[in-house]
Amino acid sequence: MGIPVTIYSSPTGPTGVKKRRSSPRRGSLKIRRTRSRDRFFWYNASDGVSRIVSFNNSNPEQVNNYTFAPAEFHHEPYPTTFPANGVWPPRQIDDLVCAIGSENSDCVGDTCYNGNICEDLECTHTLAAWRAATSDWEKHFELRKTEHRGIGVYTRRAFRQGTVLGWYAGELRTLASMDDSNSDYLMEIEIGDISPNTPLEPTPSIYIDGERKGNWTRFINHSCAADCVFRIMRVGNTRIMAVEAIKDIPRGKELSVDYGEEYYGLTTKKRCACGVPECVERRRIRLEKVMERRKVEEKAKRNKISKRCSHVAPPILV
Ligand SMILES: C[S@@+](CC[C@H](N)C(=O)[O-])C[C@H]1O[C@@H](n2cnc3c(N)ncnc32)[C@H](O)[C@@H]1O
Repeated sequence: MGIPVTIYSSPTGPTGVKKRRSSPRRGSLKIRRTRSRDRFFWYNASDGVSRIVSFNNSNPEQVNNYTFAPAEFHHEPYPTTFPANGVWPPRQIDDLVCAIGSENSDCVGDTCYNGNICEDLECTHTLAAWRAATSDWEKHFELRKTEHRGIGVYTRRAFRQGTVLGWYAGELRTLASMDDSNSDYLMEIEIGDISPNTPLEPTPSIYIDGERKGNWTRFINHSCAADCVFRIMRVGNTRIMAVEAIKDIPRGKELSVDYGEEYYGLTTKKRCACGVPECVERRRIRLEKVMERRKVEEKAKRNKISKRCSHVAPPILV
């Protein structure tokens, strides 16, 4: 490993389990319309729900891993958030996504589906063990066809708030290396030191591309009342984008994250179909009604003024 991990001391609870940080660094998902819908094998269950039962081998590949092509990074500048002795261009995964700056990268250990995090900043948890621990995701979640939002992820059991549910896997890429930087499933992740005291803006980042290779988390849809967040954490020395429950989630519920105002906002062209009472689309409708009313009022005011003007005596021409 070329990049040393910066160790920070942090408070430990009485049980030896660290408290979650209050201001998680969230992942920003840049997602476009899905093209993967027809590449799966569906069946209509007796309860009327369309479920995916298995995947074929065509794209996108179901890969619960990080992959990367070192050549894609050869022309990239040395990241400003990397320590002086970092390895660049990267030769292995941790040269690229080494967890530096533990403030926002708590270790999830090598188990999943619980609310614990590892308190040992020099722990030996490995991505290989984490991948094994998250490979049984189908026991916990299932993919279903939704009415208006393509494929969605549904729980097969209940989860407590604070539980790490999985991670966003895929190909680690630079923006410049992508033919289509507007690919459907790009997750931005900062690289190097992400300590809060790092003054550099914007922080260098790469993308986890789930378009061709990725895991189930790329099917998590947006909701304006989301019950999960994407959050930077670590497994040993490796930085991951974890999916964390921010509410208690019952069995049979669709998982959702908030894609952000830039994706589904008042000024975006895309329309959200999450349907919750606090949905941005309801706000949009309210706003449009207000604007319409204002327009009508202004028109009425203008008409009144012009009528008044027409009653004024014409100027006397000399
Ligand atoms: C990362 S994909 C999520 C998985 C996707 N449903 C699929 O079938 O692959 C993001 C896409 O899902 C759809 N989607 C997700 N949340 C939505 C929402 N709240 N309203 C409408 N479409 C949504 C949109 O087409 C969006 O571009």
